[in-house]
Amino acid sequence: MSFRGWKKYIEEGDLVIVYMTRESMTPIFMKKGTIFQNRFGVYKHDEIIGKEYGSKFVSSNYKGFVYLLHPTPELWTLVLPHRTQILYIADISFVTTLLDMKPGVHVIESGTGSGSFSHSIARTIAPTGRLYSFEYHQDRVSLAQTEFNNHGFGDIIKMHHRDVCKDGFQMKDQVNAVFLDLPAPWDAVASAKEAFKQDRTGKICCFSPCIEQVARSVAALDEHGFIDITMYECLIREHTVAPIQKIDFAEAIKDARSRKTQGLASVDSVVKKRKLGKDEPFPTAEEVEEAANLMLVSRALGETRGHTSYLTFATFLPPTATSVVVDDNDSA
Ligand SMILES: C[S@@+](CC[C@H](N)C(=O)[O-])C[C@H]1O[C@@H](n2cnc3c(N)ncnc32)[C@H](O)[C@@H]1O
Repeated sequence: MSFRGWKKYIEEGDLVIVYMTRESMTPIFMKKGTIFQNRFGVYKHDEIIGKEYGSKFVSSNYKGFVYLLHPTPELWTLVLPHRTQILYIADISFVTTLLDMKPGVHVIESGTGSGSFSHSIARTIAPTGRLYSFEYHQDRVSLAQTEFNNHGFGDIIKMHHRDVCKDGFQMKDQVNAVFLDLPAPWDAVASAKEAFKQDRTGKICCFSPCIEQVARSVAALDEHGFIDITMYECLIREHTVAPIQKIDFAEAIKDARSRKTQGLASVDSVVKKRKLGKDEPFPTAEEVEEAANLMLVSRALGETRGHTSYLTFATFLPPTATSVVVDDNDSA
């Protein structure tokens, strides 16, 4: 089963993301003779095998249904077994963009944790890029390695079992980008600097929940000659769709004034007094909408919650670039 491509039909051994609601999804490997059960009914793997990915599947007692989704890194982030805190898609997509990830890019990440970030990055840099993933917890290394192999990323992600703050990455002149999700990222900055390809610019990001950690990372990045050091916080702002009444205020005021000077009742009281005639049909939803002059607008919720971490980005400049002297008199 690969997260990298798409297949149409579910086969034995495949991973299916079983979708019940937006808040309730579960990853299941298809195995003949097995069932999946929730409070609405029983779903037999034997009957799921052969169905199309994306299809709706009804339980044996016809009381419930689920959707059978193809795995993607985005869905995996929502259903994966948590062995650590993980990165979610808002931060992952922001980091992917600002670290200039694309096919062919070579990246370091540490730590691997639960592999949430790794899945998205591996898909983005495939087929020729490489993700060198460093983790010092032995069990997390083994579990991540198994998952990466099972999910079709075995050739893209190279796992390393190492304490990078003590022993460094031990890589020279190899990568375009570095992502550090560690308690003490500043201890890995010097080694990260050596790992960058030395003939071009590179990008680094440190992901830290506390502002004190940000301050230490900024100091380390500055000390090692990184430039463009910038910190962001990535928050999701939810919007709802709501109907509002269209009002042309200028027209409404003009109309109200003219009604007053003519000694007429206000528009409001005229509208309130209006009743349906005896045989007049009840207005349709469209007519009500039209009469009420409604339009749908997007409204942001008042509060924006969801702090996970601060993202500190910086640029690595190749040594040759830092030694270039710019002559102010040179107009070119
Ligand atoms: C928050 S988790 C990373 C989560 C990961 N980014 C994800 O999205 O699933 C941090 C990981 O860093 C590992 N770690 C902490 N210090 C380390 C070090 N010095 N060297 C290598 N790994 C380290 C921890 O064992 C932990 O698994």
